Amino acid sequence: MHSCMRAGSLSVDARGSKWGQWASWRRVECECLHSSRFFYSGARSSSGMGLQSCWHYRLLLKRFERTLRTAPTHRDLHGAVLTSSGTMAAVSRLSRAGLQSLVGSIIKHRPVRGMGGAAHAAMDVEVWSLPVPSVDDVQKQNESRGPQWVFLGCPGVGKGTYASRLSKLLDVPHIAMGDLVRNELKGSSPLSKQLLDAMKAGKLLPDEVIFNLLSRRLEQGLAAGEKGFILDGFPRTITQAEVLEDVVDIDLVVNLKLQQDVLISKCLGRRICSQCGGNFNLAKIDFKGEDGAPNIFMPPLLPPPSCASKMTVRADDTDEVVRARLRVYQEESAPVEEFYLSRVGKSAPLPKYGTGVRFSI
Ligand SMILES: Nc1ncnc2c1ncn2[C@@H]1O[C@H](COP(=O)(O)OP(=O)(O)O)[C@@H](O)[C@H]1O
Repeated sequence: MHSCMRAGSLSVDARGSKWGQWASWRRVECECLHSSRFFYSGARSSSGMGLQSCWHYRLLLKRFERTLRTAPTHRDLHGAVLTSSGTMAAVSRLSRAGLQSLVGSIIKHRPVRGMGGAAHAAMDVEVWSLPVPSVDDVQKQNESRGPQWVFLGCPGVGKGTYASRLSKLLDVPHIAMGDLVRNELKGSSPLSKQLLDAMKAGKLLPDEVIFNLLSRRLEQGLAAGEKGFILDGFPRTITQAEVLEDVVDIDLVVNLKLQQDVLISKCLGRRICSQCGGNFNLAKIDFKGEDGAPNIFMPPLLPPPSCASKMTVRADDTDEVVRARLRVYQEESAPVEEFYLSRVGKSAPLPKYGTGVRFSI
């Protein structure tokens, strides 16, 4: 246990990056668990555990902690687990020490302006961060580890569009979880098929699958010298948010909101070019606001002539599945908004209209 604790205080990895640093921490934790033979049995490479195994481990640990919290006989269970060597206690000390909590307050809501789109929409945007990064802050972060931002919001709200535009402006990778999933599920294995069916039905995929894909993508980015990220479509569950919080500092959370009928129209109007992968939208949104809601006008985002004959529709962009995805969002992902609000000292989400930023895009 002591050697674990000493090893756990390692703070700098050969690569010297935040991810490398984190990987060192987690490697130690994983080894502790591995040696105690509790529930981790991931393969180890000669250089130690990869991020993938570490994400996996975090997930297992979270579930385990939750079981301890909820099981009626949790004291006995805890005792039984700890009797072998007290490893679990060491792990949880290490884990606490490694926690990077995102503590902040809503300082101000800033309009995101002039990103080149054609639409004029009234959209609520909440930006949660401490401190709200100035351009100088972002530049400094870019020189070190890069900005680490998260985009939240319902299907169809435009996370992908704005995240990808911002990623170009900030020169950080835009990591869209949905794209990673779609790329991965092109195979024809029984597992791919099962996951694809779940996705087509509008369900969320298991956390293990998501963590594997994300950690693999982050590792590739690290190897390629990428700095920072804008995560779009992750986290979508409280467990994902908790695990993310355990392993990185998130600088900024942007929460985009639109009313449900607009979201449905936007999802149904979505088209993708089968050749270049470009995203377009045929929907013309022109909604008169009622009960204090703003008018919303978004002209279609039409494809260029070269793409026009190659438009495809995502299998999960049908009326029925979009409604199912919105329900899943309310059940599984809306609590993530609360999670981040609690980190910035607010107990309830901002009202639907009125206090968020209205901006023209
Ligand atoms: N973080 C995640 N957790 C679980 N499943 C996910 C996650 N991100 C994406 N998916 C799966 O991929 C599908 C497509 O994701 P995405 O393209 O982001 O869709 P949306 O337009 O609904 O935001 C989701 O419906 C879900 O099945």
